[in-house]
Amino acid sequence: MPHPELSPPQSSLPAAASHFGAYVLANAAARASDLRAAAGGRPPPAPSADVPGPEARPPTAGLERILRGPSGLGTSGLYLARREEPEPEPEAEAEGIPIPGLYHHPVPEPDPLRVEEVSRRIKAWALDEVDLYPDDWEDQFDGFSVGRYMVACHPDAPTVDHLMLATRLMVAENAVDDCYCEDHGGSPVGLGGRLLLAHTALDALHTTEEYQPLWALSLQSDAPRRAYRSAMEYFTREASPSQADRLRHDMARLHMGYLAEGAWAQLDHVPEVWEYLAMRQFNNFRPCPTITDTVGGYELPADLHAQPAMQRVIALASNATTIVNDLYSYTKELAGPGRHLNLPVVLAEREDLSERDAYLKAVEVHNDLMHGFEAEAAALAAACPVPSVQRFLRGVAVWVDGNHHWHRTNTYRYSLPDFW
Ligand SMILES: CC(C)=CCC/C(C)=C(\C)COP(=O)(O)OP(=O)(O)O
Ligand SMILES: [Mg+2]
Repeated sequence: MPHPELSPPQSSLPAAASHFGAYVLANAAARASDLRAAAGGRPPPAPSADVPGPEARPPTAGLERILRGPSGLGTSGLYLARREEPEPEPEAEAEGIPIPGLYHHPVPEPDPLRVEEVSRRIKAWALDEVDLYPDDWEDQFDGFSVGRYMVACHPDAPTVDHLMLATRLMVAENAVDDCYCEDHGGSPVGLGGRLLLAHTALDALHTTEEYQPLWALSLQSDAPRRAYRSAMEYFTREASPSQADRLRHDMARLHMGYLAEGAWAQLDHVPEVWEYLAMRQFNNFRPCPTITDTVGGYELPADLHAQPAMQRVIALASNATTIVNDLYSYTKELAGPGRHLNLPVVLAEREDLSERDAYLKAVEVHNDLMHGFEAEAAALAAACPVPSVQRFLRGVAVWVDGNHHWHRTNTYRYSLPDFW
């Protein structure tokens, strides 16, 4: 509902913001001030502070700090305006080399104390709370290095508890992909039914007394569902209703992408390049960067998240992160059974290119997506001087950089082709 005292197109925001839904922005500001008034003028309660990182500050530290954004190691990639400056490759002991010619922003090694604590807690969750994997998958679980991944992607998380929200979801999402779709027993056959039932672990069934308990029991019946249910339960305790619904929507998008990929695999069909890119926009990392505000302990209001300019930024960023996966996982997927679609494979087939030329063209596609993301994000940041928008845009940008860092350094999982 629009705020009753406001009607478009009035706005108290600077004129530059007027083309970015000034009415919506003013409404969001009014609602935030209503909420503060309802809370007796007090700021929202601080999240529990366990193992705070160097950049963690209480949320009362003020608007100026929020606009300034996080500081310290690993946060320079958050600043859209500074992203043209060359940054040194980290000297740390990180393994792996970047793909030659890939446009990216190096980040330093993530905080080792946080990595250790997240890694310890996620393993305990996987083993003790959701019984995620049999003993002989332990090496693969450890080799995935999800703690390092999530600490790199969320340097502004105020506590390890916040990091755990993202880490559980990341593990659960990969469990569904591996066990339902890919190499841990997955198959396109019957995938739709499995995915829909797993989706109810995120988006609950509301039905009659007779059938409700059967559904509740089903959520315990396999590792992917146990993981989704538990990860979502933790998430909804911290997230606002609209942040939780944003995640449900993004997960529905993801599942639709899995279905298209599965259908094409079943038919041994190679889509056109643009069709592949459309599928990969859904079978995509998007649900990970879009929780950056929940993990950061603040909220991008739903109306601002829904703005077309923000949606475009999110899609471009998420598409770049996903093509990064196509490039780093290329040799792994080539070595697997059957044909695994990724952008170089589709380019080679559809544009009649050599494997090398197709790979190099995929690097260009990635770079164009990255430049598009950065240009659109910078324009939006300039047009919309709202603290939560600015911080969210920085959060997405650093997720992009952390994701690249994890792919580059995860030599347990990925290796580069010999094209240079
Ligand atoms: C974490 C999350 C939302 C994952 C969604 C889909 C997914 C697993 C990817 C985008 C990664 O792609 P892919 O399935 O190709 O993964 P690997 O190459 O096997 O690492
Ligand atoms: Mg891949």
